[in-house]
Amino acid sequence: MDHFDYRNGELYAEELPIARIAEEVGTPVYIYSRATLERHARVFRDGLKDLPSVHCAFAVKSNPNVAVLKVLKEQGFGADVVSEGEMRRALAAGIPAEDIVFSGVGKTRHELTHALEAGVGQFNLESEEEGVELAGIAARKGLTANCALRVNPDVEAGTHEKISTGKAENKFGVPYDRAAEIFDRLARLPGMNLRGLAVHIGSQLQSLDPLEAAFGRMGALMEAIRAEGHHITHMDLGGGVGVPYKQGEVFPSLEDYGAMVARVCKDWGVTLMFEPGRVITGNSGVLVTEVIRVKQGVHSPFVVVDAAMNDLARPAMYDAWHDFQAVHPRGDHFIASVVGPICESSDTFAKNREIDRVEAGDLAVFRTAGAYGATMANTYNSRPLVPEVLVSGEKFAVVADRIEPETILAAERVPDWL
Ligand SMILES: Cc1ncc(COP(=O)(O)O)c(C=O)c1O
Ligand SMILES: N[C@@H](CCCC[NH3+])C(=O)O
Repeated sequence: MDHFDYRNGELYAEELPIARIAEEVGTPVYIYSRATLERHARVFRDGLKDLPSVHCAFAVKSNPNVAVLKVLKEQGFGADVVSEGEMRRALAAGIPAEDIVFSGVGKTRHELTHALEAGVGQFNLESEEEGVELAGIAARKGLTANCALRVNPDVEAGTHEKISTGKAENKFGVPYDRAAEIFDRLARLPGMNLRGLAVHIGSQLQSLDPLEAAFGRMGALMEAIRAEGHHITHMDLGGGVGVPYKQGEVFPSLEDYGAMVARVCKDWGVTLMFEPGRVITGNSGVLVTEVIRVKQGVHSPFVVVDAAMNDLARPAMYDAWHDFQAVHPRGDHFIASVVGPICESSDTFAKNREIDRVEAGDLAVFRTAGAYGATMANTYNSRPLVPEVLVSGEKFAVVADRIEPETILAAERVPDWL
C-alpha cells in the first residue's frame, strides 16, 4: 500500500530512516512519500482504463501542498478545488486552468468571477441560484461558463455522518426530483454551457454499493434530461473511495471500483470525471511525533506525544482511527491511551489501545495521515503549524515550513484605544 516500512528494526519513508528526518526537521512533522502518491495515481487511472474518456481531478482539499499537487499533475491529474485559495494552489503547481473543476457549496461572487476569468474547465453548480448568478457574470463579460449540475441522489453512503453528502437532508447539490427541471432552466441561460451532471455522496466509503446506487440514479437522470433534448457530454462521479486506516482492514480495490464504474457507466457516451482525494493521499503520508512522557493513569498509562488535535484533527472530529507505531519498536506492546498536550479531552488519538511500547523520547507515527491531515491543522493553544516533508527515494525536502506562533502574533494588532 505504501512506502513506510520497517528495515533493520526501524521505520523508513522510502529509502530514508524517519528518525533522520525527525532529527533534521523536528517533530511533529508530516512526511509524504512521492512513490506512494505516484503509485496510487497510477493504480487509480489503471482501474479506469476500459473507459473511453476520463478526466481525473485530484481533490485538493485532501492535501493541498503544492509539491503534492505537482507530483499528481505529473501523473496527468487535474484538480478539484473548492475555494480561490485551492485554485491558486493548483495553478501554482502548474495544473492548467482548463483541467480544474471548481466545486463547493458556497462559491462567492468574487470566486466565481475570478475562476471564470482564469478559465477554469468546469464549475460544479450546487444550486439553481448559483447557476443564475454565474451565468449572469459570464454573460456580462462575454464569457461562457462550462458547468455541471451537482445532484443530491438521496443515497445513504454508510460513512461517518459528518462526511456524508448525498442524503436529501445534506446541504449539497440540487434535489434529485427537481434536477431535470433546474437543468432545463439553467441550460437556457446566456453565458451558460451546462454540459453535465455531478454527484459526490461522501468520503471514506467502505463499500461500492452506495456509489453504484448513486451512479445508477445519475444514469437514469441523464437519460431523462437527454430525452428533453439537452446534450450531456460530461458526468462527474466525485470521489469518496475509502482507505484502510487499521492494519488488516479490507477495502474494495481500485480495480473493483473501476470495474463497477465500467459496468454502470461505460455506455453513457460522456467524458467521465473523477475527484479522488483520500484514496490518493491517505496512505501516502504519516505524522511523526515524539513521546513527551508516559504518565500513569487510573485505568491505563497515557502516552503524551508532541502532536495534538490541532495537527491531526480527525480523531477528535470524527472519532477516526489512525494506527500508532513506534519508529524503533522495542519488541513488545502495552495497553495505553495516546494523547496530545492540548487542554481538552478530545485531544486523544487512541483510547486504551494495544500499541507498541514506547517511552519518553521515542519517536512514533500516526499512519494514513496524508489526507485531511496537515490541511485541517490549526494553531489552537498557540501551537505552531506542523512542517511537511516530501520524500523521494533517498532525498527529502521540506515542502511546508513550521509556522511559529510568533508569525501569527505578528499579524495581530492591539488597537491604540486599549
Ligand atoms: C465534491 C467533492 N469531491 C471530492 C471529494 C474528495 O473525497 P475523497 O477524499 O473521499 O475522495 C470531496 C470530499 O468528500 C468532495 O466534497
Ligand atoms: N475531513 C474529512 C473528509 C471531508 C471530505 C470533504 N468533502 C476527513 O478527514 O475524513
